[in-house]
Amino acid sequence: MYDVVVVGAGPGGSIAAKTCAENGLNVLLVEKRQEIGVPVRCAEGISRDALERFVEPKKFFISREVVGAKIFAPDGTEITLSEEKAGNEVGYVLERKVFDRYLATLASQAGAEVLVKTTAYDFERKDGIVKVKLRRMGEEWEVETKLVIGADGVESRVAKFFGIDTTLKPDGIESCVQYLMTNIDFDPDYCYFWLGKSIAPGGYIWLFPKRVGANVGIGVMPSIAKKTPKEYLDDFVQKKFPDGRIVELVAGAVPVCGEIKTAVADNVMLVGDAARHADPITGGGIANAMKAGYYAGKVAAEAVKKNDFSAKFLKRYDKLWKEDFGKELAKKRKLQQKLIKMDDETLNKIAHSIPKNIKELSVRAIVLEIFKKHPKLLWDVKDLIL
Ligand SMILES: Cc1cc2nc3c(=O)[nH]c(=O)nc-3n(C[C@H](O)[C@H](O)[C@H](O)COP(=O)(O)OP(=O)(O)OC[C@H]3O[C@@H](n4cnc5c(N)ncnc54)[C@H](O)[C@@H]3O)c2cc1C
Repeated sequence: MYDVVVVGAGPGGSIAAKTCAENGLNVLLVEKRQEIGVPVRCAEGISRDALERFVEPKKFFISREVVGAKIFAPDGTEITLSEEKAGNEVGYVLERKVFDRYLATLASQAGAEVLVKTTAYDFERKDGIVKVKLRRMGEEWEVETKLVIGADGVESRVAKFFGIDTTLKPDGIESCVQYLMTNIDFDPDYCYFWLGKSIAPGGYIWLFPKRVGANVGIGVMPSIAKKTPKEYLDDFVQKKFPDGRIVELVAGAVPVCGEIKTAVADNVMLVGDAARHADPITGGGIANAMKAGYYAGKVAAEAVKKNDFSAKFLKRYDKLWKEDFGKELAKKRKLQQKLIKMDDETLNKIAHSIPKNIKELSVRAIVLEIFKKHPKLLWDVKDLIL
């Protein structure tokens, strides 16, 4: 019998398993892919602080360090945020194939048992014990535990099985496509973002520099998009990078629905994308997945000590993630709902209103300037940003 079974070895699951093991628990981490971190479904950007809170940065999993961000309004107006001025808005572009695997090895070194190419395909809960049914290369067997940590990503099976409501409505999801591109011209010290309802409705186009080439991708909200994300991205790439070459393609989805009511049920906690922890505005989810994994691991250790795996006890995990970043998710969801209604003309107007000589070029300072010039635009969300 395992104290904890963690389903999914993304950043959330590996940090959860590592934290459980460091706290003396007998933990199994199962991952359905044969290679952890492959295929990559991510643009791989993370802020410096978010990464360094959990892992010491190592050259082998960092593809690029960036010093700022360039944001483009629909008419091409550019706003550059330098690291000096933008503080923690920028940081690293990871090599997630290596990073995710490294996190799993940290979990394993801490004492977690790691099984790859192993799918948790069903669960049976009876008398406070969960039987987790596993499948690997045609072989099926089951293991027992009192606690499951569902870190199984946006399509979480664990959430569904244990009846935790994580339903995503069409406006609660970003549908993404990304190319790894070479033969394109850009400043490798910067991440790029292109905004506009006509190029990426409900989302944006990004370029994140890699050691060789760059991740060029798009996220759109299917509820308002008129084409597929790939069609939008192809239109953009043909115009912007006509000589570019595509050497990799990934497609995936990010939950952007904001804070869910609860991420626990009897005998289970959800972390990361499974618990809809990604940022509703940026779609970034690595940082919150790691934070949630850490909190879930800590609460798992307390639950084992008290031999209490009830939802009532596990609510202390809800408290931890909600206090850390849950409120922020709720605020950003409201702001996102406002932003997706803005037409390109309004976005241009906003970009023009940012003075060139603004003293501090942080996101907050920019928003304040916009608010001063166009209070009506942001009036109903002023409490969220001021
Ligand atoms: C195109 C795209 C670009 C993105 N760009 C960024 C970015 O730049 N920065 C950022 O912070 N975030 C980004 N994200 C979001 C980020 O990738 C996720 O938020 C993050 O990976 C969530 O981590 P996680 O551990 O919760 O889940 P995941 O990383 O999704 O890991 C879940 C794991 O569970 C495994 N699994 C699923 N079901 C089972 C099962 N039944 N049994 C066993 N294993 C299972 C999966 O194989 C997977 O390895 C992007 C997402 C997309 C789609």
